[in-house]
Amino acid sequence: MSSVIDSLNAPQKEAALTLDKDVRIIAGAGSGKTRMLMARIASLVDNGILPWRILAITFTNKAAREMKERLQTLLQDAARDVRISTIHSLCVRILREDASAIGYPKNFTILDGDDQKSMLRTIYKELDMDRTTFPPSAVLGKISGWKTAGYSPEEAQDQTDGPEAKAYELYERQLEDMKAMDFDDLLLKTRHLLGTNQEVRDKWQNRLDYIHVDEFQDVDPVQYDIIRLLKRPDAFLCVVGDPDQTIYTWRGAAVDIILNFARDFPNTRTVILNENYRSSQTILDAANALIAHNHGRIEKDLFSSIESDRKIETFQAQDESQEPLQVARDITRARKEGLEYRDIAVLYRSNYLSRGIERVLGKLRIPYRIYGGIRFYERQEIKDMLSYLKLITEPDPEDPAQKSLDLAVMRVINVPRRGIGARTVEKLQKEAADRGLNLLEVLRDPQTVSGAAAKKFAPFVELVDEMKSLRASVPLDELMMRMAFDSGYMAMLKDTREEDREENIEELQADIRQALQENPDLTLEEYLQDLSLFTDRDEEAGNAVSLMTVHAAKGLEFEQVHIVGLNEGVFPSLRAMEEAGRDGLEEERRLMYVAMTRAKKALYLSWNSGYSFQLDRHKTPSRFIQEIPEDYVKQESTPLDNYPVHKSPQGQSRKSRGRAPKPTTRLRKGDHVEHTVYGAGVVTDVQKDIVSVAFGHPNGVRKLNMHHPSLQKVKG
Ligand SMILES: Nc1ncnc2c1ncn2[C@@H]1O[C@H](COP(=O)(O)OP(=O)(O)OP(=O)(O)O)[C@@H](O)[C@H]1O
Ligand SMILES: [Mg+2]
Repeated sequence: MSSVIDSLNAPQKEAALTLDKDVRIIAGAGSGKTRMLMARIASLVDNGILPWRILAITFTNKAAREMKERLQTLLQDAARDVRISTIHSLCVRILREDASAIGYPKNFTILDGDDQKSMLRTIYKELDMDRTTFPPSAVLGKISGWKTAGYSPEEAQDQTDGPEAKAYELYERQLEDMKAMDFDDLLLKTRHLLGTNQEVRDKWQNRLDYIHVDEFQDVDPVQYDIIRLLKRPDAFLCVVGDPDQTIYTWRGAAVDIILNFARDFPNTRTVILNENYRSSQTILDAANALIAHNHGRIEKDLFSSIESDRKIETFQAQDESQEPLQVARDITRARKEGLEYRDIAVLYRSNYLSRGIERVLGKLRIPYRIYGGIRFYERQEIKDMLSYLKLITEPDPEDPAQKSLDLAVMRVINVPRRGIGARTVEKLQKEAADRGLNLLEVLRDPQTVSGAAAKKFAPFVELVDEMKSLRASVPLDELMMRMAFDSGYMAMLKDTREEDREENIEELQADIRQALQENPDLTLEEYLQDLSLFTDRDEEAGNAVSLMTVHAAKGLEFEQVHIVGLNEGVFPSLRAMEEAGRDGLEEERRLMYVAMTRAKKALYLSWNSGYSFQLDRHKTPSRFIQEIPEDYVKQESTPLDNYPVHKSPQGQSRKSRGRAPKPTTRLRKGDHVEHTVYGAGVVTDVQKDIVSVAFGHPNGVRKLNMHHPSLQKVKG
């Protein structure tokens, strides 16, 4: 056992063995904070402290699991009894035992996001609020903000002219009536319970002698209160964190909590760790140079003794489809050089960015796993849009009963809501079975449902027919988008401000566009079939490349890390910068610091050029790439021509030339054009190959590639 402590360096040892009551460890990434915590707990148990009197709070369930596993190897069975959990699950545990003291039953209900939204539905009716003016997720966000800031519904009244405060009041009353709690309540009620009931507080305080908190830089004020309420004056509190890795201020984390800790606990012993055991000196220097661009931070003097002459590799892809190819190639190469897939991670700023990587890894049969998220093609909105597309496919000879078509109909017939209930759908299914028809055919001519109900099917059937008739003339990617708009699906997402899901649908368009580039003759049926490649897979491959957002990568480490999509506006995220200005940018930079410091030996940074339809301008590299001094960086520039993915099944090389810009007349401002989908329009702006065209209502102004075959100049 003593070997765990022996393996620590001097300041780590000091932190692990100190018997001071209040200890704070401030240290940079990879300096062994988590490892020190583990050694400290192991040594406590080894010295006879009862494991269940030790608490360790981590940030995610995954981190809690890992800590448990690592302790198990140090302590065997005794590790089981150490209390390791996230703050939320700790609160659930306390409340399940003692919520009766504040008037809740032990088996109170916990509401998730969907439950909250369905509660809002009745409230909206009662208050005559409409979902467009008051998007539910925005209202829930407001309510959560008020709750956490401690505003009562009456006090919230002063903060808004709208009905949100009233909605807040009704929401709280309903929760109260149901004796239910949302995620905020788990923390707030625990704080209230411990703060007001001395008996309960004493009980929990007396159970816990040693409290540890990892990732303390991301604690918010409510969580901090709970931690303080759990600590007896003579109990031991040890917190560890890195202010440069604060990445949750948007959820209320406050960096001053770790900085001002010594004010609340005047006898605090602060330990600084400054040796990094994770990353090579080059990676560390680069990360330090980057974070130095932030203001008002405490300088740290972090060094690594891992010498390496390997530089950080940066890569500029010609377009979105090339970037994942490059990543895949570097992964394959690393594997040949002895790395395992599990040693490699691909990190990105937002969930939608996983799509390109998934497509290529799937194609090349490189096993991967997504942490803290769902695979792109399995996301709800993607499956919905693929179902819409399924509706306009030709009958499948392999599936004479058209079961897959029926499934698609059932999935989207009432998404967005068309007032078609589950009972009606059941009736239709039965009718279809009786008459030997598929659901779409029954919808056209239903015989078992009332005329009023049948009327509701008409727009749905018309949409399907119209889209079918456009198949011949409109490119597939645009057809999908048109379906997303005309079905009301996009409007539904806009109403509820589900920007992530909108981004995913736009990304699906990019996916189809890319598939068409690889094979201009691709049919819709083939496209849908090919996707099964990505959905039938080896479940839970143990040795797989890890894909995740930077947020999910907190605390983890990998031999090789790829950070992709390093484009200005993507990472740093435009939205974050717009919402929070310089603070937003600094938080983005801390995120980049977290991302870079996950890497042990090899770090790859990439971005892609071309035009961004999302951002509405030509892409530029992230400023973060430029903030890394050139000495640490090497540019990759190997041509990808002979890479297998570029080849079609017949072994021909890339066919994308078929869709390459054809030498049409260049469009100019003021030109009249005709578009296969949007109809007649006038060019209002030209930027390189991208034109803005004003179309008639409801299409509005759209950015288009002037060489696209769907766009034609009209003479005159
Ligand atoms: N004294 C040491 N001797 C050898 N290896 C060490 C030592 N301290 C830490 N390490 C190793 O360095 C790596 C980083 O440690 P750890 O994950 O504990 O750092 P951290 O400070 O918690 O990082 P982060 O800020 O990213 O959470 C781990 O692989 C760990 O085992
Ligand atoms: Mg850590």
